[in-house]
Amino acid sequence: MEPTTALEVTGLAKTYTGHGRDVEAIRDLTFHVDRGEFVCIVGPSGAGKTTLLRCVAGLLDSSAGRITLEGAAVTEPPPGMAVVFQEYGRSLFPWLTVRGNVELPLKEKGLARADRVAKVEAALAAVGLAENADAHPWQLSGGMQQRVAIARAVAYEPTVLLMDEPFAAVDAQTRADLEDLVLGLWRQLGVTVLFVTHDIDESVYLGQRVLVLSNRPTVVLEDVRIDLPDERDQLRTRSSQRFAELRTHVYELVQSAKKAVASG
Ligand SMILES: Nc1ncnc2c1ncn2[C@@H]1O[C@H](COP(=O)(O)OP(=O)(O)OP(=O)(O)O)[C@@H](O)[C@H]1O
Repeated sequence: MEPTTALEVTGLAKTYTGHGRDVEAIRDLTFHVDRGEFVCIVGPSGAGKTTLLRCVAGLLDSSAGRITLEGAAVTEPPPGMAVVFQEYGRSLFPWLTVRGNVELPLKEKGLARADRVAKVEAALAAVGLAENADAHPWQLSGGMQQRVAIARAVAYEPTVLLMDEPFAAVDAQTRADLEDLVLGLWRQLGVTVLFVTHDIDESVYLGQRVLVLSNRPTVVLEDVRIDLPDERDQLRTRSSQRFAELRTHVYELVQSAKKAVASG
C-alpha cells in the first residue's frame, strides 16, 4: 500500500442472503482513496452504492474482499470515521437539542467538557447554526437539520467522512449551499471524503474523482478524474466547457451502465 492511501477496497463482494433468494449486490469492487481526496460515487439505482458505503463504514459484513483504512482492516465502525446519511430526520435524536446532538459522539469519544463545548461551538459556527444551538431538530427546516448532521460529523474531527446522498431530500437552493459548505469544510480540514450521490452534476461539481459503478452485480466501470480547479463556484464551474464535457462523459457512462445486461 502506498503511504498516501487512506482507504483501500480490494475485491469487495456482497451478496444478501435469506428469505429464499440471494441478491448479489456487489460483485467485485476495487479502488483506493488517497488521504485528503474527495471521491464521489455514482451509478444506477440499486447498483449497491449504499451497500458499499455501509461495508466501508464497518456497519455491514462483506461476503468477500478486503477493506482497509490507514492499513488496518475494517471489521467494525472504525474510530476516525464519520457518516452522514440522507435521512437526517432519522439520524438526529429528537429529544436532544442541536448542541446535544453534536456533542454526543464527543462524549462517546471521551473528550473533557471544555473541549467538547469548544468543538461543538466551532462546528455549529462553521455550518451557520450558532444561533440555533438550543433548538430541537424538529424545530428546524430539512436543510438546517442536515447542517446539524454535518456539524456533528465535523466536530468529531474524522479522518474519513462518508456521505450517502446527504442532500437528496433538500431543495435545490439549499443543496447548492450545502455542497459549498462541504467543499469549504473539506478544504479547511483536509479530511478524506467518500460521497455517494445519484446526481451526476453534483458528483462532477464536488469530486476530484468520480467512480462510476455498473449495474448490479456491481463493478467499477470507470474512475473518472475531474480535472477542474479545486476552487469550485456554482456559477462559473458549472457553466465551464470542461464541466459540460465531464458531466456528459459521466452521464453517458451511467446510461450505458443502466442499459447493460450484467454478464456472468
Ligand atoms: N438488507 C437487504 N437485504 C436484501 N437485499 C438488499 C438489502 N439491502 C439492499 N439490498 C439489495 O441490494 C441491491 C443494492 O442496494 P443499495 O441500496 O446498496 O443500492 P443503491 O445503489 O444505494 O440504490 P439507490 O441509488 O436506489 O439508493 C438492491 O438490489 C437492493 O434491493
